[in-house]
Amino acid sequence: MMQSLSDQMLEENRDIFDAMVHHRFVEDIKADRLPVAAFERYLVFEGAFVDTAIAIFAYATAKAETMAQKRWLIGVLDALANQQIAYFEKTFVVRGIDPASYDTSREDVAAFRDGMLAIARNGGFLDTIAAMFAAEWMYWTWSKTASRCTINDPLLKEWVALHAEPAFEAQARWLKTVLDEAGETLDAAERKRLSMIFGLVQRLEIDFHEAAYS
Ligand SMILES: Cc1ncc(CO)c(N)n1
Repeated sequence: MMQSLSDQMLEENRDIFDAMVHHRFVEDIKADRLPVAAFERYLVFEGAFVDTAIAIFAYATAKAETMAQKRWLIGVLDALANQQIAYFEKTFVVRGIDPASYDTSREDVAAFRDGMLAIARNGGFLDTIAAMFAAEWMYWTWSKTASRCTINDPLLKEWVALHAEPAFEAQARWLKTVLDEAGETLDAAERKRLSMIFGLVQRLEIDFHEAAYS
């Protein structure tokens, strides 16, 4: 039997995936030592990215092949706009963070945003699914581990918990299933191309999370 497309993607990109799920940002969270300034800088960059994610999933919704996919993706859009964005609105107020005082157009942060948006705008439906599978499988993987660690900052603890809970797992698994079902009838070159998107996204993610530190 042929290897599933998601297994192929994870296997071909294992080193870069491991580098991301063991990034110092993740290790600092697990050790409960993420510097406050790094967390707050990350929050502003991440809040901007969640807004971008709405655009990415809107492209995916427009390009989806079936009504079942459209219905699922509309649910994703609802969760982004009403849960995730709400988390940032609340958090910025509670912590007195002014997002306008941070530079979200800096190169490392912009490269992630623009790279992901370009895939969604210019690529096909599966390109976007591959990119978001890369992003979400990676977050779910490290958040599962981190959520079992002591995290004293309640807002950081909440953010990690949000990515370890069943609803986020279901979303990551949905992306995986879409890839695996499509992968069964794709040729080797197309599978390889989608796997390279997975690797590209991990590289952009590493730089994005490094940006929290400076
Ligand atoms: C930067 C980044 N990558 C991936 C995810 C997972 O959705 C996220 N929320 N933020």
